[in-house]
Amino acid sequence: MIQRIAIIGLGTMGPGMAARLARGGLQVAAYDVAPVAIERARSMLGVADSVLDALGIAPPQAGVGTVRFTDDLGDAVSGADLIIENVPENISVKADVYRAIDSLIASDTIVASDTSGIPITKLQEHISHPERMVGMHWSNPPHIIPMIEVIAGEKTAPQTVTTIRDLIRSIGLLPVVVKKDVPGFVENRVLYALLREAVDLVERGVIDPEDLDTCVSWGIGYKIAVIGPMALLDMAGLDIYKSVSSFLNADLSNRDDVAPMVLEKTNASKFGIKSGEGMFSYTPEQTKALQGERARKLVAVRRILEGRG
Ligand SMILES: NC(=O)c1ccc[n+]([C@@H]2O[C@H](COP(=O)([O-])OP(=O)(O)OC[C@H]3O[C@@H](n4cnc5c(N)ncnc54)[C@H](O)[C@@H]3O)[C@@H](O)[C@H]2O)c1
Ligand SMILES: Cc1ncc(CO)c(C(=O)O)c1O
Repeated sequence: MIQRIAIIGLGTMGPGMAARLARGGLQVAAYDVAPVAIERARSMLGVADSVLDALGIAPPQAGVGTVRFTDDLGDAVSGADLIIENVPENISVKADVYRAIDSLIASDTIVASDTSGIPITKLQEHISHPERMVGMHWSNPPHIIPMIEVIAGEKTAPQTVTTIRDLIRSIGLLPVVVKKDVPGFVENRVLYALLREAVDLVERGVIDPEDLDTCVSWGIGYKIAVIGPMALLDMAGLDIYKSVSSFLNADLSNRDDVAPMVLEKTNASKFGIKSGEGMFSYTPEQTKALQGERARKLVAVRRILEGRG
């Protein structure tokens, strides 16, 4: 049974994951190579906890778990039943972490990666017990979004998948087991299909960025939270989908490289909220207000969707 979890990497995703797992009654050790990331994560726990309160997520009867921060990798993974690797999306950075923990952990300790889309089969090449490695792909913000993809690589033992799926369920989250280890898994394949078309439409001047967001959020997004794509096909009618897709599919963006607009911005260090400018501009005050407003709205929508409005 999983009780002790180590999170390696406390950037965008780590702090919310730590807070959510502790709320599920688990004992979390949180580690990062960067002291500044540890301090930032520590300061974010309270905010995440108040969002979990607003969501009405109660700890189990045995009580709430704990989050302890450490700057020592050996200390973080010592005695852990599960390690969640959450470092940047780069195979060699992730492989360094697997090599570093290999001799520090028991052969049956599960090592999960929060990779956004690197096939688990590739990551398994860098660990001595590949049968205990699994993909555990959270969605951002991880303390609010309940769905987590679980992905087996070619060498993952079925029991490893079952253990992680059951753990996710046991703390009230929603596991989705992906049946094939395809790049991007399912969530990001769907999201990146949408983002490729959205960027292309803005880049070609078909629509302004603000209007693109209004169109997608109020036209598609709002609806799809209630009626998933497969159900939507039935609602629209497969005959309609057949007619429209017969001419539209051929006209959709099929670019297989990164769009020039994205390269231009990233080359100028315009990464979005984290750098103050991306598709839009953000002052620190606006960022703080936006994050609060988004958390409030996501909490409200989730409560309604769960029938707890
Ligand atoms: N950002 C998202 O929306 C999102 C969503 C789901 C999954 N993911 C995936 O989660 C992983 C982490 O993403 P993120 O956005 O939190 O990244 P991030 O860049 O915000 O944070 C990564 C953290 O890892 C730390 N780090 C780097 N090397 C390390 C090492 N050797 N040991 C310990 N810590 C180390 C960095 O100091 C940093 O704090 C990636 O694989 C990413 O693709 C990201
Ligand atoms: C753009 C983008 N890319 C990856 C992920 C998750 O892997 C997300 C997300 O969770 O929101 C994302 O927005």
